[in-house]
Amino acid sequence: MTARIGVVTFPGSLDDRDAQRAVRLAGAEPVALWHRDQDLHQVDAVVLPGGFSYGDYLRCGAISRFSPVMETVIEQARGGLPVLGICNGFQILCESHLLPGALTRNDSLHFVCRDQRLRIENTSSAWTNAYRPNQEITVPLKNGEGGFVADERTLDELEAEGRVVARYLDLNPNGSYRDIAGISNAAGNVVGLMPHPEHAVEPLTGPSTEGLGFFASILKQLVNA
Ligand SMILES: NC(=O)CC[C@H](N)C(=O)O
Repeated sequence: MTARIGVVTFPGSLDDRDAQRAVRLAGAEPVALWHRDQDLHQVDAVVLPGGFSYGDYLRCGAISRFSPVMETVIEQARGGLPVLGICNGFQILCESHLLPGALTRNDSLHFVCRDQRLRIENTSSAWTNAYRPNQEITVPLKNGEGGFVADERTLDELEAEGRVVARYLDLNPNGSYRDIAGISNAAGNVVGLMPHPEHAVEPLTGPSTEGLGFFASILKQLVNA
């Protein structure tokens, strides 16, 4: 049976269509989920896409966290539902307390848009198991509030438990503590990532097809479950 992966659209979401496309290219069926709908339509996993949900008012992700769809996502993620938050989705996951820490204004105080090299450091999460350990990939990055911050104890805990999923290489684009580009929860079903793997899935548009691994991983995970 084809895996069904929900992609949530909030008012102001930008990358929902690209996320759906990446899901399809990986071999799963994308299911469009709407922010006002509490029903997840029995999807096997959920992607919270990038963008400017609710216009980034208050703080990025601060309002989306209270949307009806997130009530169900939060409850089911605590029960093991795989959830990937990309950029604005990562911000929503931190605001929801499904992931620790927060995403703050880039240290440059400018919006940053570039192709970014990363190292995938945790290949046991639901969303990264198709990568080789320490595989280096290049995917686009574009954000204004991408600086990952947390207290020292939380950072040490994330490192000790192998929950730093991806780290920036070459250049830290936003001042993230310890060059952190993505993290997972303790169970490994919830992953937040600041760069955009869904924009690196086809040779025609580049910069690589190395983002596809996140979507291939969840398929692998669901098939083996
Ligand atoms: N690409 C994105 O999802 C951007 C997220 C958010 N609006 C920011 O600027 O940080």
